[in-house]
Amino acid sequence: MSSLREKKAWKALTEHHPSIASKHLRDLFAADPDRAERYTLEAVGLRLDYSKHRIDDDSLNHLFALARESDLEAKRDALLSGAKVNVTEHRAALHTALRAPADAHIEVDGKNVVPEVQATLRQMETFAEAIRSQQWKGFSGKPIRHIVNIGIGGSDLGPVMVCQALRHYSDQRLQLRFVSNVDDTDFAEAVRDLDPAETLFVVASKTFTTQETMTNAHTARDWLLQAAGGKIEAVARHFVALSTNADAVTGFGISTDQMFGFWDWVGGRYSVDSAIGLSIMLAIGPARFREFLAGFHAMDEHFRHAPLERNLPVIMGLLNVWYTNFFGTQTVAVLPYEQYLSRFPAYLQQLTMESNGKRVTAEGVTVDYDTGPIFWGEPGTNGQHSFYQLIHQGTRLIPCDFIAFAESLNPLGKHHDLLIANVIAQAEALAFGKTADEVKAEGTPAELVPHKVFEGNRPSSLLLAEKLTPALLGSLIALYEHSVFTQATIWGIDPFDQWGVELGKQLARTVAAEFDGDEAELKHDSSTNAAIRWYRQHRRPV
Ligand SMILES: O=P(O)(O)OC[C@H]1O[C@](O)(CO)[C@@H](O)[C@@H]1O
Repeated sequence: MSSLREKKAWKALTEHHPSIASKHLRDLFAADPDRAERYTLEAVGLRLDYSKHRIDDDSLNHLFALARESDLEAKRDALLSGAKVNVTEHRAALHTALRAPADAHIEVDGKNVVPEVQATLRQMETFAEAIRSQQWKGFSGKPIRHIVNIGIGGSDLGPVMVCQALRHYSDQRLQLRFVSNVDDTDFAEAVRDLDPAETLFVVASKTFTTQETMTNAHTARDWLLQAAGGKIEAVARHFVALSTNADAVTGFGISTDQMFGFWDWVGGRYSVDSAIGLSIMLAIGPARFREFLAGFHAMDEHFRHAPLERNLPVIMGLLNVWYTNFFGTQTVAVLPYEQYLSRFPAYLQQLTMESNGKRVTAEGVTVDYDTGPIFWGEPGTNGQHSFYQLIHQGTRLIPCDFIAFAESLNPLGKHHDLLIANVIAQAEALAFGKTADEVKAEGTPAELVPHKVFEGNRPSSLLLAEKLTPALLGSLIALYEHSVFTQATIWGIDPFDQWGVELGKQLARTVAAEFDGDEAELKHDSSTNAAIRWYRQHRRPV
C-alpha cells in the first residue's frame, strides 16, 4: 500500500466519506443557515463560494490535515524559494520569480535571478514600444500591423488565451494571429490575408527544437523572403525569438539581439508571464503587462502567507483531491461566464493535465490511487445548450468551476444581467435539483415525471470578481497553478515534468522518415505498417 493511503488523514477521510456521500446538499444547507457565509472566501479580488460542495467541517478538517501530513507548507516554501522541486529534471520551478517585484531576491544555484528577469522585461518593453509606436519598420519601410506568434503547447496556449481574454485592453491597430499546428492549413489560413511587409513573426519555443514550431518558422521565413525578393536582411526586421536556446536561435538566422530569453526553471505551461508573453505585451502594452504580472504576484503572496484554511488555491486543490480520490470523479468542468475567457479551459487543460497526468510518484513508484482529473469546458451560456444535460441528469458526477464577473466590458442592455442570472441559476439547479414531488406538483403526466426529476447534489465552485482586468487574469491563472501544485503534493507526483509526451514525438520522427523508405524497413506492428503503406500510396509527392 502506498504511503498516501497509509496517512492518518487519508484513513480518516476514507472513514468519513460514506457519511457525507449519503447526504444531499439540500440537507447540508437546511442544517446550517450560515453555510454559504462560512464556506465563502475572498482574497486578491476573487470571491470563492465553495458551499455547494459535498463537504462539511469534518471533511475540510481531514483535508487540511492531509495537506499538513503531506508537508504542503514546507513544499510550497521550497517551490517559492527556488529549490529543485522538479526532481526528474533536477530543476527549480520558479515561475513565481517571473512576477516577483524588482527588489525581490530569489536564488537558483546561489544566484539571484530577479535582476535577469527584470532586464528581460525591460528588453521586451523597449521592443514592444517600438512596434506599438510604429517606429519599427518592416523591410519596405511600412510599420508592423500583424503579429503572428508561432509556438505550440505552453508557447502558444498562454499567449492565445491571454490575448483573447484581454482583447478589450489591446491596441486594436495590431492584429494578432497564432500558428501552432504543423497542419499546413494552420499556417496558410493565418497568413492568407496578411501583407508580409507589415508582418512580425514571434517564434516562441523554449527549446527551439520543437518539430511543429520549427517547421512553421521555416515556412514563415520562406513566405517572407519570397515577398522580400530573397533579401536575407529582411529576416531581422520580421522575426524575433522567445527561447532559452541561443545557439538554435542563431542557427535559425535570428540574432540574439532579437531574442528574448528565459531559463530552464520556467516550465512551458508556466511560461505565459516570461518572454513567452511578448505577444501579450505587444497587444496590451508594457504597463498593462506589469499589471498582469502584479496580479500573479498577489496570488503568489496569498498562497505563501494565508493559512491553509483560508487559502484559495489550497482549498480548490484539496476539493479536487476529495472528488478524485473519494467520490471517484474523473473530470472537472471549467465554465467561464465571460466570453473573453473562451480559451481559458483549453489553457487549463495543458496546465492541469500535463502537470498532474502522472502514474508514478516523484520517486518512481506506481501509485495506487487516481491522480489528475480531466479538465474541460466551454464558456457559458453556450455549454448550457450542449453538454449541461449530462451534468444535470447523467450518471456521472462532475464538479464544476463557474467563473463570472460583476461588470461586462461591453455592456449592452440586459445581456449581462441575463448572463449572470444563468450562472447563478445553474449552480443552484445542480446543487438542489428538483424532486419528483415538485415535478408532480407542476401537473406533469406520471410517465414524464422520472425524466423531469433533477437529482441535484452536483457540486460546484462559484468564483466571482468585479471585472476582468489584466491583474485579475494574472491572479486567476496563479490560482489554478497553485491548486495544481497542491494536488500534486498530496499525490506525491512531480507536476513539472512531462515525459509522457516523448514517445509520440520519437515515433513520429521514425514514421516520417519511413514515408520515403523501403518496404523492407517497415518493422512496426501490422496495423502501423498498413497505415504507413496506405499513406505512401495516397500522399501527394512533396
Ligand atoms: O516551447 P517548446 O520547447 O517549443 O515546447 C512546447 C511544448 O512542448 C512540450 O514540451 C510538450 O508537448 C510542452 O511542455 C511545451 O509547452
